Amino acid sequence: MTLIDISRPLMNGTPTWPGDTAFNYEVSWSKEQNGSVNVGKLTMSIHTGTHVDSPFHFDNDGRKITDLDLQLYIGSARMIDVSGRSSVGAEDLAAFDLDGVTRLLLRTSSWTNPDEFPAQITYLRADIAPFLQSKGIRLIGVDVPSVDPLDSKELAAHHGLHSHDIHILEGLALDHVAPGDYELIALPLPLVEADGSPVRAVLRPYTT
Ligand SMILES: N[C@@H](CC(=O)c1ccccc1NC=O)C(=O)O
Ligand SMILES: [Zn+2]
Ligand SMILES: [Zn+2]
Repeated sequence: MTLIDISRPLMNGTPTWPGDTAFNYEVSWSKEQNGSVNVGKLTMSIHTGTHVDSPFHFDNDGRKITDLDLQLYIGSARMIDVSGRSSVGAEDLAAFDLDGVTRLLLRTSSWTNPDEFPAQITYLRADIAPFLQSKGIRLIGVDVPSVDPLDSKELAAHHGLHSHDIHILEGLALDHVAPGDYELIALPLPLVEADGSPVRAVLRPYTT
């Protein structure tokens, strides 16, 4: 059984949002100290690497991560290449066949150096949300840290997607994947009260 890992590695030095909590993993209680086991300690922002947002991230009254339907994060997904654009809206997607698609992954290839937080990314325009909803899409995944421009404070794409009942998966690694149909598995952790969760995202090719 082949699995394609589309998660970004989490390690000390992993890029994070400017001003946000740095990622840190360390053995805080070692085998030498306790005579038995190494015990790790993790500090990170939830919006590091490959992660899902819950609506509470951008709406104080929004649902938390454990309120979301897990079914959204597992099942058929289509990956399409939309690279070479500064933004992606309904017009850019019109040429693609999206019939029957529930989960759509967009490869923008705009996060060019994975070792650094990007200065600029391909973002989603607000008109994408009603368009995706009209196609029956419930989850959108991107290969960048945000669906909005990095300097956006109003977060039009986040709010628009949320109000059209479309869930957000960010920070995927898609450069090594061929566009097409796969089974996506990207389950959030049961972080009660949280504004999102890191995920291990994988694609399973359909074998015929
Ligand atoms: N909306 C982005 C995160 C984001 O905007 C952000 C994450 C951490 C620290 C600051 C952030 N935005 C600040 O304006 C995301 O969903 O990952
Ligand atoms: Zn996020
Ligand atoms: Zn987000």
